[in-house]
Amino acid sequence: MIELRDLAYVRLGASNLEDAQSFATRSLGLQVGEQAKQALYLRSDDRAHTLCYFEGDPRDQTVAFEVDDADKLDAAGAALDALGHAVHAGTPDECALRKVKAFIAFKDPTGNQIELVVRPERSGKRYFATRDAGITGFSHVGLFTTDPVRDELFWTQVCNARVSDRIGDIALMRVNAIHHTVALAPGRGPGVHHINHQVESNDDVLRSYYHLSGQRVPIVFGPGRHPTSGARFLYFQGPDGMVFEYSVGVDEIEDEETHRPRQFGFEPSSLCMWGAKSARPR
Ligand SMILES: O=C(O)c1cccc(O)c1O
Ligand SMILES: [Fe+2]
Repeated sequence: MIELRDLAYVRLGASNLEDAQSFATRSLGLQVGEQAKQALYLRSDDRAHTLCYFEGDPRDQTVAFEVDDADKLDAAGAALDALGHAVHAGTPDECALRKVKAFIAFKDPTGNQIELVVRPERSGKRYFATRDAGITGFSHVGLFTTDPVRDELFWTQVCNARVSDRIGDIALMRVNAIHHTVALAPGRGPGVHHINHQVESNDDVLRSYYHLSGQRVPIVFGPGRHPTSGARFLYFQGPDGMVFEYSVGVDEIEDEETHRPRQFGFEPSSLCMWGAKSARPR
């Protein structure tokens, strides 16, 4: 069993790094941790980075999870290899680019690029962004799946994810007490469906709604409230069409042993209990 402890970072190819920087700092509210030649490292919490934009194909998207230590990383590599996944061990240069001690890269059954990392770098400086979005941290990602049943088995049997709730065939899965860290959304191919940051309060969600609207950032869903996690949310579109979400008040699963996933119907009221409708093209 591969024990995922937390998300580490997302790496996104950017068709225009300047646009990505402008969005991340002026709209999303991240802090530039480091500006390299062809890459931009962005902070949302006490880590050195949780999002990296690099000059490249926007379809080149990777999600990374932290595992405990080098032994667990080796065991994960062996387990994935035995299941027929091509596993690449990060070279020293690639580790330096990711600010981690070691990592492996592989694809999930849909073809999503996943990395497992050990010892992601932290910073002694606290996260402080020039745009005050109220971000308290990087919290979850949605991944597309071309086969929800198969992929749920991969994340829950090969890895340690547990399903907290389902909306139609969308599985919301946790790797710790937080309601979900990975969501699997049915789609036509691999890719990141959305990237979530938690914010401090309801006020932050609504302030961002007006702030982003004023900047002509496309709002794709919300403000609203998810009946599943209980979180108040706002989804909006960033560079190259990537969807970002702010949310506040996501539930924690209190009893790991007794929690049973709830099944919600695939209908608008399962995604927003206030009646917001998604404007996201399907
Ligand atoms: O928070 C949730 O419950 C949730 C539900 C559906 C889709 C999402 O992105 C969510 O974050
Ligand atoms: Fe979400």
